[in-house]
Amino acid sequence: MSTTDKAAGRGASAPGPRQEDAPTPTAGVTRRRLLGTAGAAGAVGLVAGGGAGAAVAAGTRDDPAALTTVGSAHVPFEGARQAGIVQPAQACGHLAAFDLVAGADRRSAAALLRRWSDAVREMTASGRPSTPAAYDDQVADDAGPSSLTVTFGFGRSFFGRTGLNAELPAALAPLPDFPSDHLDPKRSNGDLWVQVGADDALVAFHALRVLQKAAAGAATVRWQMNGFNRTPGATDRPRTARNLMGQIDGTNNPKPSDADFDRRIFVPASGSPDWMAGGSYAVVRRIRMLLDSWDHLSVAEQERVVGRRKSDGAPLSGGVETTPVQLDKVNPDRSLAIAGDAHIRLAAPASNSGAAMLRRAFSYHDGIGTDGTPDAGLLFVAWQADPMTGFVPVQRKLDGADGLSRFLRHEASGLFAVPGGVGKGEYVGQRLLEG
Ligand SMILES: C=CC1=C(C)c2cc3[nH]c(cc4nc(cc5[nH]c(cc1n2)c(C)c5CCC(=O)O)C(CCC(=O)O)=C4C)c(C)c3C=C
Ligand SMILES: [Fe+2]
Repeated sequence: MSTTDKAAGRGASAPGPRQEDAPTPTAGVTRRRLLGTAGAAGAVGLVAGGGAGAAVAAGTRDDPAALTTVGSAHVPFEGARQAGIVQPAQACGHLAAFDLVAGADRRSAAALLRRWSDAVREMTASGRPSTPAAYDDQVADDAGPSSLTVTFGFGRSFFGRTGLNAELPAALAPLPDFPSDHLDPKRSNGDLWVQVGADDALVAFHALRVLQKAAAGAATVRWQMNGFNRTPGATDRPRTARNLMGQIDGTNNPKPSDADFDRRIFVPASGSPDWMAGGSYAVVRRIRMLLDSWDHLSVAEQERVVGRRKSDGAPLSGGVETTPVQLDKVNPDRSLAIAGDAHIRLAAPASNSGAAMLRRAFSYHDGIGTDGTPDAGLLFVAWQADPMTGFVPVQRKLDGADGLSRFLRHEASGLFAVPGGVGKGEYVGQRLLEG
């Protein structure tokens, strides 16, 4: 587990970074940032009675002060895979879809992806993260990269708009209509998709704002959703996060150490189309939780619906959070320990011919809805090598039959092809746009 994971209090079962992807504290920061950070560091030092803090508070704004572990944590933008897939979900997330403007073509789309990639390269840089000059609004001044990741994807509509239909992946076929869906088309799909994550809210806002400004004249925001997770350091030890129903969520995710992890989550080098090698497909669903109804259940009833204990996430078949689930276990009265309609029974790979996905979600809370109940839930993001062997069969099984589905409403949906990562000087999607 990386330094960042420990500081963030993330559970061993959360999507863990592989060594090469792990966030690392940056060695140095720009002078501008050091100057700005000194005040905050000084305040912390004073509270702790630390000498360094006192020195800073005494006043010379030139004193070098280290960023906090959270601020200095850095996830490289360049790599075989895009960042923001295997790393633990950050405290703040923004999901946004953009539509190309009328008249946009392959060339202007390529130029946009070039601008976006260059901007993210700067904003995530180790040691000297800085706002690209053309978009400087100083919102992220004083902060380190704070584990910022920005992940880019292409929606099905992008290919027709740019004359690239020959490159449209078969895996980007529209998701089926699930009978219980309540989808808002205006908040679904889109030509381009951006996922921003950071452990600081200003850093996350700033990154999205820069991307929006860089899109001027080429693309406009179609929809935006804002989410959050636990703040780094909020828990006593690394723990799997809880969702807004109070459940420990993410325990049985595929792990990068699993032998079949890469095969399940990423398109292989031999995959088709070839520009998707090393990429993945993101299914995005805005799933509202019907929290007032959920809260009417007793804890025992809530646990039966999910199949795990609420207090510690242990499966009802016994053991602790990480104990493998025994779906065939029966109680002394011959009833199933994990109910026939329990969420983890119906979602498990064993119930879906091995179908699996990497769930990396953010919670959202958009105030009180017109019905007087919280407009809150999960920005569910599922990653897989092919949605037809990941999300689709599992959601077909869950829809309506899952005990939990009585307390959920899928309100928006998107499917995006997320190409592999970039090398030095490259931009995301270059193989598609220049291939
Ligand atoms: C189509 C896939 C899934 C949707 C949609 C989904 C929504 C959803 N899930 C929870 C809460 C929990 N899910 C848990 C496990 C779990 N969920 C899915 C898939 C979907 N969930 C899978 C594949 C699994 C793992 C099953 C297994 O192999 O055991 C859990 C248990 C803890 C865990 O393993 O993560 C919880 C809790 C909510 C609240 C939700 C929609 C808002
Ligand atoms: Fe689930």
